[in-house]
Amino acid sequence: MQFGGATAGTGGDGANGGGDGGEGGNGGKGKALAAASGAATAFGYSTSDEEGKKQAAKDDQIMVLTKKMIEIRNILQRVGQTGALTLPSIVVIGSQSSGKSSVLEAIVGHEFLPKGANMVTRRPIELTLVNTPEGTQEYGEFADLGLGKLTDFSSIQRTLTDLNLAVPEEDCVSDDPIRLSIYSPTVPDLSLIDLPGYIQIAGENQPEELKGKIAALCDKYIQAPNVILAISAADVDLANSTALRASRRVDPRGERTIGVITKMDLVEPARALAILNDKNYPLRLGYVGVVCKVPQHGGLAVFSRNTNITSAITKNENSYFGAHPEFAADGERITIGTPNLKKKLMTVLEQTMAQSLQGTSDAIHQELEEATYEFKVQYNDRMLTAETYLAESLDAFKHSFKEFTESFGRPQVRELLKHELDQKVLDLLAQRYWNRPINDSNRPRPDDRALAELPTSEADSAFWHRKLDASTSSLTKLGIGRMSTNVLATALTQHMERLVEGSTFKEHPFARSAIQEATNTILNERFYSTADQVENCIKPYKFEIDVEDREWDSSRHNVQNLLKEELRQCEDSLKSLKNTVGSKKLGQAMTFVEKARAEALPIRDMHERREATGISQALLERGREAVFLKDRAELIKMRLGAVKSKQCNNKENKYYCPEIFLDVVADKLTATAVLFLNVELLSEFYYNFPRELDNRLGRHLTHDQIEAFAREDPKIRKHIDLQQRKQLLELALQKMDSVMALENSKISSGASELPLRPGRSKDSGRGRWGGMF
Ligand SMILES: Nc1nc2c(ncn2[C@@H]2O[C@H](COP(=O)(O)OP(=O)(O)OP(=O)(O)O)[C@@H](O)[C@H]2O)c(=O)[nH]1
Repeated sequence: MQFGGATAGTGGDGANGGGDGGEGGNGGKGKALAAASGAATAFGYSTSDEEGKKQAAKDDQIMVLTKKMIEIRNILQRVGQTGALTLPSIVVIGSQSSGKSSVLEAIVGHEFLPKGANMVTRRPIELTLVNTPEGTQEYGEFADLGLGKLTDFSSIQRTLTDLNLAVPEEDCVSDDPIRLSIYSPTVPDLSLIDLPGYIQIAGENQPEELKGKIAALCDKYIQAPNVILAISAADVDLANSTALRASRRVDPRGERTIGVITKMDLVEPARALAILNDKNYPLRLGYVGVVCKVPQHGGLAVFSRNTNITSAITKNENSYFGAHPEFAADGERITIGTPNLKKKLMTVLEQTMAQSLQGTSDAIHQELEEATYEFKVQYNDRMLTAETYLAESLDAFKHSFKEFTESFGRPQVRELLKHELDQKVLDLLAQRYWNRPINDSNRPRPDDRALAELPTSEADSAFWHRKLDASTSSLTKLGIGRMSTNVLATALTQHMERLVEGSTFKEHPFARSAIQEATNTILNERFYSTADQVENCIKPYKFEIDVEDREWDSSRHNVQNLLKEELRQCEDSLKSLKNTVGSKKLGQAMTFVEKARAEALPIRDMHERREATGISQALLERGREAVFLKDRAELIKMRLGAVKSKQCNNKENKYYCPEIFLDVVADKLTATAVLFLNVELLSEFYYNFPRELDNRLGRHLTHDQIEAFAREDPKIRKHIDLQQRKQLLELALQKMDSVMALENSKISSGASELPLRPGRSKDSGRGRWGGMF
């Protein structure tokens, strides 16, 4: 019987797995101690204390290749795996309840796998065990979840359960792997893949095709160069083992399969021995018998999740095998016990890794060549980091902001605000002087006549005085403070949006919102005080407005342009109405409306007449609109004439020329408002914006935030990805070269039996696994 692993060439029959890798054979020691049932050192090493355990794990570290290869594999995983870059793993397959989880947990020393009747393993679990010889803590890390170090194994178990159960019931399995690494001073360096257990028939709530889906998923993983750990329970006939059947299909010569027989304690020792000596499917790497049950106490586990269960399992196993002399009697021919299984796994993985060294190195070389070529062609070898990209983008944006501040100052704000007030003046004129609502075409308005009579009215007419005074009051009490602040704030917001659109930040939602927030923060902070200041400063105009000749002349000129523009718009609208409806039809409708209005026809009669003349309701509406525009155009022409007339040459005649007077008021309001808007809002914004921007997009960002920012732009993401891919491949190759140099030196010094390529072994006649087991 072999309790510890045998060194290379210690025999084994090569057919029934009698050989075992690892430490020197200590069968005799085992035999002697097996008699003393439950002896602590019976199966290879002391299990009495923590130190002993760690020492044993350190001893296991005679092989560094796997560790280094796991490091390389982690680098390659960051590159984004392609088939060629995948390094070998040990794949665990077996029927449901065959004991897969128990074996894995015995290797790890903790209960951490999902448990439950409801098919809880639904995704492959890629488990990397990392030996940390000097480490004091045991912990797990999920590569893709960013949960950090999980020292509580029940929380690892919960996370695994949640991730598995997140696969929808109707799919039941998914081939998207969960990547988990466990770091501990007591685990060997291994990379294992746990898969959903094979089922015979789908359960009540499970899809019919589930059996086939699980088999297909397992088939994907059990391909070469992976090592297969085929788990079968001793209490089930080996001929019915789904794991061994699957294994045989892909590995007919039994070269890369380890048979694990669990639940050895559930059958008679003689039967258990017969299973281990099975000749039906001979495995070069052999069969290992284990008892992986965690000791229970009164039906309850006596260990908390965070207690390392390695010693408990080993003790339990030792006491079982020790109590049955049949196992000892079988001598060198069988391998039993979890510690031996661990060693075998390490040795086999190490060997497989060594076999794949050259192939992996060639694959990395090829990938690197491609990445280097692409980097040269696409980016001319220009290095780009997320940090430099952000810094450059920020500088460029600040530069364009500076240019904007130079082009948008007081004169521009003045123009903006005056335009807004011009519209208010036109609205007031329309409301109070030009009044003829579009939907009231029946009755002529008294005001229509009055406006035509304005130039000839009495100079002290109370009617016209009241009209202008009320209009002026409406204008000054419009809420100029809020209105003007709003106009400027809106303009600034729009300009900032335009700047973003013209910058690299255009492709970055994170930066866009940072700029928007910076803008809003300053504008919101200043809004109310600016509005109040402006309102206070225009207050005097609410009571008295003195007009100078110069102001009157300028406004007289300005108003003519304003009225001409208004007239143009009226005429354009009328023209486009004619084009859409047709001149003739529109003319008919207009004549109808004008006639009805002249006759002051009641609405009911008008509808009757409309129907009789065949004019539709829609056409009538168009007719009304056209009559309104025609009237408005005539009115404006009349007022243009008045403004140009001698009467409006003089500011003393302001009641005859409301358009000019209101423009003077609008001008004064604009000038005063701009003065304060400039001090209170514009200058403040220009001063604070770059600082607010730095707060949001500058030094305070973490590396991850900057990386996430840069990756928002697909072009930049591609550039950074390719560059990182190239760098990671270079790093992997560098590590690979040092591993290969180490292996070659071992070979040349005779310290290693591991050939770099099949056939390069010292004794190639021993075959692929020659001398190892
Ligand atoms: N007596 C005994 N029971 C064992 C042994 N190994 C596992 N068991 C028990 O067998 C049952 C199934 O074991 P698991 O390790 O959960 O089996 P599994 O293959 O992972 O099961 P699924 O996850 O359902 O596919 C559990 O109740 C274990 O306690 C053993 O060596 N001896």
